[in-house]
Amino acid sequence: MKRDKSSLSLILMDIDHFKKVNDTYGHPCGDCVITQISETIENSLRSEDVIARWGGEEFIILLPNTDSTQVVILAERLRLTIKNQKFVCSEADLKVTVTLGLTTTNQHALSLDDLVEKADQALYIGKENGRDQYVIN
Ligand SMILES: Nc1nc2c(ncn2[C@@H]2O[C@H](COP(=O)(O)OP(=O)(O)OP(=O)(O)O)[C@@H](O)[C@H]2O)c(=O)[nH]1
Repeated sequence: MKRDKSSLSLILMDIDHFKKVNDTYGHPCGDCVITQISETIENSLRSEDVIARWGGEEFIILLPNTDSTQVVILAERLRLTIKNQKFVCSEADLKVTVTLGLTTTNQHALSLDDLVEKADQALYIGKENGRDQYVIN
């Protein structure tokens, strides 16, 4: 995909109902899911993209040179890949979904704090609207 050099996008991704995974299968199983999701994200993105754990079961993904059209394509691809993934852990094989909050700035007009706040608002709306979706703000 050709990248738009003037844009920067950010995704906050949160695993849905993750407390239930821990409560049902135990914390080590939750850790196993988090590790596999990290690998899925890394395999889905480019080397210039920055991925980090954000809080407990959230991930932050910073996408340089990525506009709103492109971030939506990436987010939907991530959502579907994770939704279709079977997480094989020693306690059980399980499925999870994720909700993603997206935001984009042109010419780096917004600070990182502003971008995180906007993505967090989008994530909150996605959770309120039933999870397993992306929302762009
Ligand atoms: N196994 C494991 N669990 C974690 C880690 N960090 C946070 N958690 C758990 O993640 C869960 C987050 O729960 P909540 O914030 O209630 O959210 P949720 O159950 O995912 O529900 P929604 O986000 O509303 O869909 C808690 O049970 C935390 O203990 C971690 O590193 N490993």
